[in-house]
Amino acid sequence: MEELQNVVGDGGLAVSNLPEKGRCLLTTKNFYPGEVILRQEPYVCVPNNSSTVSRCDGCFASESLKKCSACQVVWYCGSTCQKSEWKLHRLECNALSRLEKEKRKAVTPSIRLMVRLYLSRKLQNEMFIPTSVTDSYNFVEALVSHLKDLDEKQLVLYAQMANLVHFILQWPEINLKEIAENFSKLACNAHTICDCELRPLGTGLYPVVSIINHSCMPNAVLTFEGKSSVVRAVEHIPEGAEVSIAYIDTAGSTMTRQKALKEQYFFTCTCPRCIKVYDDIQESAILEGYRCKDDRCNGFLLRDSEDKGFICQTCGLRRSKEEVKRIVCEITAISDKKLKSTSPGNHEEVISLYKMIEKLQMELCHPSSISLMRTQEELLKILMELGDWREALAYCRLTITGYQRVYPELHPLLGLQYYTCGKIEWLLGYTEDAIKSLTRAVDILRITHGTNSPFMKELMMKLDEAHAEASYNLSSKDE
Ligand SMILES: C[S@@+](CC[C@H](N)C(=O)[O-])C[C@H]1O[C@@H](n2cnc3c(N)ncnc32)[C@H](O)[C@@H]1O
Repeated sequence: MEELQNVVGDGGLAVSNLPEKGRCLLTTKNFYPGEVILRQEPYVCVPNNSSTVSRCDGCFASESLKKCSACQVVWYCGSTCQKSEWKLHRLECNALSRLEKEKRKAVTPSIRLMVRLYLSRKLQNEMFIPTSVTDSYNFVEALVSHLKDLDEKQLVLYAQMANLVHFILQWPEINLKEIAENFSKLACNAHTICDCELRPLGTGLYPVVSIINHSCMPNAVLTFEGKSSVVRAVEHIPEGAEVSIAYIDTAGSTMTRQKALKEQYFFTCTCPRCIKVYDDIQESAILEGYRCKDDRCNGFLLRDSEDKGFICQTCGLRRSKEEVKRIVCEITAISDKKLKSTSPGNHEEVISLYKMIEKLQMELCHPSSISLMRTQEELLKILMELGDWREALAYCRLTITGYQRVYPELHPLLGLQYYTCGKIEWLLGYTEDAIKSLTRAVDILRITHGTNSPFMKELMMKLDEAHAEASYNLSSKDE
C-alpha cells in the first residue's frame, strides 16, 4: 500500500482500504470533467489475435503484418515494433519455438499474457528490463484474485491453463497454484485495450489502474491512447471522493448488471443506481421485457400470478407464454442458425436477416428494449459497410435515442454515435444537422478522450469544415 501511495500521491490521489470493497483510489484534490486522473503503461499486454484477426504485438495495427519467422505465433508491422518488443519476445520466442505446431494453436491471448507476466518478472529480477515506480511485479502480487470464490469448473480450467504455461516455460521451480491464482487475478483485474472508437484490440494489465473500483454511475472513464491507459474525470470529483469507473456495459437493468458483476468480479454493487428507490422489476421489464399487444400502448408487461402469461401494467391486456415463446424461438433460430451460415461478405442477406430479427423484436420487446437497440446497431454497421448512407442515418438516429435512454450524458459510446451520425449527415450534404451532431460529439468526447489525440483532432477538423461549408452555403444564398 505504501509503495502504491508513493506512486499516486503526487497526482492528487491516495490509496485507501474500504471494508466492503478492499483497496480504493481517493482524491486529495478536486478533479474537473476531462481532467486526467491517472495514466499508466501496461505491465504486460497482448493483442487479441485469433484465427481471423491478427495484430502487431508492438502497436496493435492490423495491416502489413509479418509473422515472427522463428515462433510463427507473433506478428509485427515492421522492424520498429519488432525491436521495441525484442527484450521480452526473445525469451517468449525461444519458449514458443520449442512447441509443436499443433500445441502452438493452443497459445491463446490469455496464455500469452500469463507467459509474458512471468517473463517480465524474470527480466526485471535479472535487471534486463527496468523496474520503475509504476511498473513493478509487487503491484501484481497485491491484486485481488478471488481464488476462494471460484467454482470447481473454473478452478479446473485455470489449473489446465497453468499446466500449459508450465509446459511452455519449462521452469522446474514454477508454482502451478500461483499461475492458476494469477489467471484468476487477470480475470478481475486486466483491462480490454480499445481503440478511440472503443473497438477491442487487446488485453493489458495495469496494476495501478486496477485499484479503481466499479460504479454503475462512475465519475471517471478509462480509455486508451495506443497501449497507455488514461483515466479521466467525467464529472467534478471533489477532494476526498472515491474514483470509480464502470467494469461492465452499464446499459442493462440492475439485475443484469449485478449478475455480470457477481459472475466476473464477485461483488454486489451498492452504487446509487443499484440501490435506487424505484422498482428494479419495472426497469428490467422495460429494458429487457416484452411489449403490450396493443401497438398504441407503451406499457410494460409483468408475469401474471399463475405464471401463464404477461399482463400489460398500463392497459391490462394479456400476452400468453406460448406466443412469447414462439417469437423468442423464431429470433433464436435466425440468430443461431441462419446468421451463422451466411457466406462472408454477403451483406444483403445479413441485412435481410437482421431486419427479420428487428421486426420480430418490435413485435415482442418493449419499445425501449436493449436487444432491439443492439440489432439496430448491427444494422447500422452493415449498412455503413454497404455505403447505404440514407438508411444508415435512420438507424444511427434510432440508436442515439436508445443510448440517451440507457447511458449517462457524458458516455463515450453516446459521443461516438453522435460522431458517426455527424459523418453520415455530412456525407449526405445535411450540413446543419452534421454541425449539431459533431458539436455534441465534441462536447462529450473532449471530456472522455481529451483533445490531443489524432482522433479528436480529426473530429474537431471535421466540425470546422462543416462550419466553413455552412457559412459558404449561407453567403452563396445571399448573393
Ligand atoms: C480491479 S479490483 C479493484 C481493486 C480492489 N478493491 C483491490 O482491493 O485491489 C476489482 C475487485 O474490487 C472489488 N470491487 C470493485 N468495485 C467494487 C464495488 N463497487 N463494491 C464492492 N467491491 C468492489 C471486487 O472484489 C472486485 O473483484
